[in-house]
Amino acid sequence: MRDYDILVIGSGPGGQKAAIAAAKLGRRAAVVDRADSLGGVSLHTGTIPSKTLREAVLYLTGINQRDMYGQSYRLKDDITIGDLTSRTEHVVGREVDVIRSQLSRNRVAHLPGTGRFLDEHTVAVRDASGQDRAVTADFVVIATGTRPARPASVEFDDRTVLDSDSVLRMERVPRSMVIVGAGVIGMEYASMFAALGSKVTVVEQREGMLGFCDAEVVEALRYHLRDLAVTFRFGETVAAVERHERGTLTVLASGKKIAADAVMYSAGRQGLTEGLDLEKAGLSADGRGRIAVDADYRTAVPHIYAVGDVIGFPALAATSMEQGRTAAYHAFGEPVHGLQDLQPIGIYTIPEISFVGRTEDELTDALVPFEVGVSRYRELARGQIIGDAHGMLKLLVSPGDRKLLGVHCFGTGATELIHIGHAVMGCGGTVDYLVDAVFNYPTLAESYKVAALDVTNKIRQIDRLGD
Ligand SMILES: Cc1cc2nc3c(=O)[nH]c(=O)nc-3n(C[C@H](O)[C@H](O)[C@H](O)COP(=O)(O)OP(=O)(O)OC[C@H]3O[C@@H](n4cnc5c(N)ncnc54)[C@H](O)[C@@H]3O)c2cc1C
Ligand SMILES: NC(=O)c1ccc[n+]([C@@H]2O[C@H](COP(=O)([O-])OP(=O)(O)OC[C@H]3O[C@@H](n4cnc5c(N)ncnc54)[C@H](O)[C@@H]3O)[C@@H](O)[C@H]2O)c1
Repeated sequence: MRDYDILVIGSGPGGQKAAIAAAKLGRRAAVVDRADSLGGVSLHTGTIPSKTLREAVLYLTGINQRDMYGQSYRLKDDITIGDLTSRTEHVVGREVDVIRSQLSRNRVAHLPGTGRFLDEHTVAVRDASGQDRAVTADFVVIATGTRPARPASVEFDDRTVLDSDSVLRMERVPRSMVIVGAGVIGMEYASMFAALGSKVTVVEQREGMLGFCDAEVVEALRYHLRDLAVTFRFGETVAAVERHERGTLTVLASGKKIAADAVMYSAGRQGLTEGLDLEKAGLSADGRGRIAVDADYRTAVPHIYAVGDVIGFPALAATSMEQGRTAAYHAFGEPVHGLQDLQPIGIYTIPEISFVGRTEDELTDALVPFEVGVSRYRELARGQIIGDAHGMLKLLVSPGDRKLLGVHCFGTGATELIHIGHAVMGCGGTVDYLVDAVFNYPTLAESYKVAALDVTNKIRQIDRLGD
């Protein structure tokens, strides 16, 4: 008999849920990770610290109150790194406790250390003192995640030339900052530093940012960030980053030079597979360290699964958790529905963005007719009360069967609000449900009713002309 029914390598969202799902099925489960990494990238350098930092920034800068109290409103004038990180440390500490307790009450063993394969059923766990212990299991789940990709040409000192890990250990709020890469990480940090008053320049090799989002929403975000003095350099690449005594100089391939206190790279991530000795289990990874899996998260070796960021897109904590649960259920023959096609996206820029379903551009390219209904927060009583004049919700509706094709939200609470549309879409509901439903008043959720009335008014008008 092997030591465990299932052994999970990595304790991020994917690994945790795989282990707990197996334990709930009565299986003997263990998770391997370094003691100081319990909770994964998500808890220590990714989702949780960045979202906590954002909350601290919103509170201390008072940026969301300025429409109400004037542009100079601030809760604290000289915001220090200590003001920001104390909140992060508090939340991370509490969350580590929660995870530890969830694992132990479900009788999931935590094996502290790093794992590597000895063969396809055996993993060597090396503890902090360098001691190896061989552990065997019927099933293995690889959930080792990613680390920030660092171009070899750039010398990172983690003080002035940073990535999204070391940015959390900065010594002071920079007066100016260059952000390389306008992906989700880059734009979330650009928003935070701009709100803190840093002069931010974003350099992105593509011609725009967040191309998978609604174009109108991205335009609105760009407008807001420009208002906070963010400069965008799209279609540009970084040729070199120089470190000088009094700051950094980012040299672009076009010849431009940008002086700043600090530079942060957020230009993609690399799968953490190099230390796993995958070949001993008959596996391999691609050039970006990612492992290929089938629809059930099985690798080329059927009893070894891989979940989370290490398998690539969509690389979210939200989806990693579901992949972990699904993989464990599949391993032990528990019926599982698989991940739904309808996945929400939440981007914690300032203001935040969230959507579910398709964009106007995608529908147009696919020749799918749609009508648009919009609600603006400034026309909602709740929008006026909280002082959010720019927020909006947009519904894309099929004029034929009146089903929702996409929901796009920008502004306060977008990442929460989206789940109303998500639920309606997931249950196959039509826009008429939103027209007929009574919403609490005054709420931002009322925006669904306003947008639903807007779109149904337009559809009626078209139908009447057609008649
Ligand atoms: C700055 C930032 C912000 C983000 N914000 C969001 C967000 O708002 N919402 C969202 O849904 N997602 C967000 N993400 C993405 C999210 O953090 C990841 O999708 C998620 O952490 C991936 O989970 P995972 O299960 O793959 O494991 P990870 O969280 O990547 O953790 C992997 C763990 O495996 C361990 N490990 C690696 N190798 C070994 C080994 N050989 N032996 C033992 N252990 C090993 C590591 O120590 C680590 O603890 C963000 C990411 C970043 C970087
Ligand atoms: N709210 C969220 O859900 C959330 C938040 C943060 C991160 N994440 C996830 O983390 C993952 C990684 O995010 P990311 O932003 O690092 O990666 P990314 O790959 O999404 O974006 C990197 C960006 O950098 C650009 N780039 C790459 N090299 C460049 C160069 N040399 N010069 C200029 N631009 C360059 C790319 O064109 C791209 O737009 C993503 O999968 C993301 O979904 C999710």
